Amino acid sequence: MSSRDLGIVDKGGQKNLQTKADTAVEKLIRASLLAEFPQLNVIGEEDEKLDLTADAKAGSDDQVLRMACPPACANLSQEEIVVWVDPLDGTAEFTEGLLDHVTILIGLAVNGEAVGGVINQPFYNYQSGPQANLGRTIWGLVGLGAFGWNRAEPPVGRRILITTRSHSNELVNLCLDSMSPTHVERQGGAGNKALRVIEGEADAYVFASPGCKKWDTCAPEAILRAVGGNLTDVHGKKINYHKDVKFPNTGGVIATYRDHQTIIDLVPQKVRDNLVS
Ligand SMILES: Nc1ncnc2c1ncn2[C@@H]1O[C@H](COP(=O)(O)OS(=O)(=O)O)[C@@H](OP(=O)(O)O)[C@H]1O
Ligand SMILES: [Mg+2]
Ligand SMILES: [Mg+2]
Ligand SMILES: [Mg+2]
Repeated sequence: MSSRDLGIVDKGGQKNLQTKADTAVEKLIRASLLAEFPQLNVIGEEDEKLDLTADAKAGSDDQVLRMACPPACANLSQEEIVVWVDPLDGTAEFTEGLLDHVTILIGLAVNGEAVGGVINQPFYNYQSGPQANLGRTIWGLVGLGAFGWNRAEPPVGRRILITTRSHSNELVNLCLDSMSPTHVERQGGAGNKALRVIEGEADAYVFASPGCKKWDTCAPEAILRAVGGNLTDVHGKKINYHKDVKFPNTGGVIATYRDHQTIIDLVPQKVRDNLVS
């Protein structure tokens, strides 16, 4: 960002961009994970275009390691874990300078279920001036909880829906209109939108389109589940994160902190007919 040369590449389709940041971050995450856990299945958004021979090593976090590992995550072999990496979520917004929409997502799946997640917001606080502490990390494990977030309880009766700003279409809008929102907020990034729901700025993240991928939802879903929320497709069906699944979330995405079924019940028939799980 400070070099003022993002190296934007159009991957084709609707606002489907890549920058030097996407590839650099993915290389770093992949290399540091595989240096420590060579048998891990790591699937990243930018895999196809990458020379995968980067060299990196991550440190470990004492605060994290002091916590008790939930039984479902203990005694796993590396091969049983699939790590879904979105090195930059909200790339379109990154290129437009909407830096608070940008996150880095690392999701852990076991037996096809999202169980662990990291959402890093590299530009958190950037509007507070050069002295501000830039960036934050939210992480969670189902059965343990999630850390690094703050929730402001919304007023009763409010229904703020948050959705895409760069990948909208007729079906996306029809679904939102059918839910009698008190307000529709349009922002970039699946990680960003899930965080807004967790922290109480929005009541549901609703995206009735097959455009969002497994690396967009694995980390947010795990963190939501860790705090008692939910993320499913528009039919209310769980998303499958096995290593050999197709990448798109063909059934769309709905995420809530509470009252998930209430939102699912408002999905109109035309949306159900057009989005197959
Ligand atoms: N139609 C379509 N084509 C290609 N990619 C798509 C599409 N819809 C959503 N996405 C990807 O989903 C990520 C979040 O995008 P959005 O904020 O626009 O939408 S949403 O979160 O899915 O509501 C974002 O991920 P990143 O590529 O990591 O930025 C989008 O690229
Ligand atoms: Mg992308
Ligand atoms: Mg993404
Ligand atoms: Mg991305």
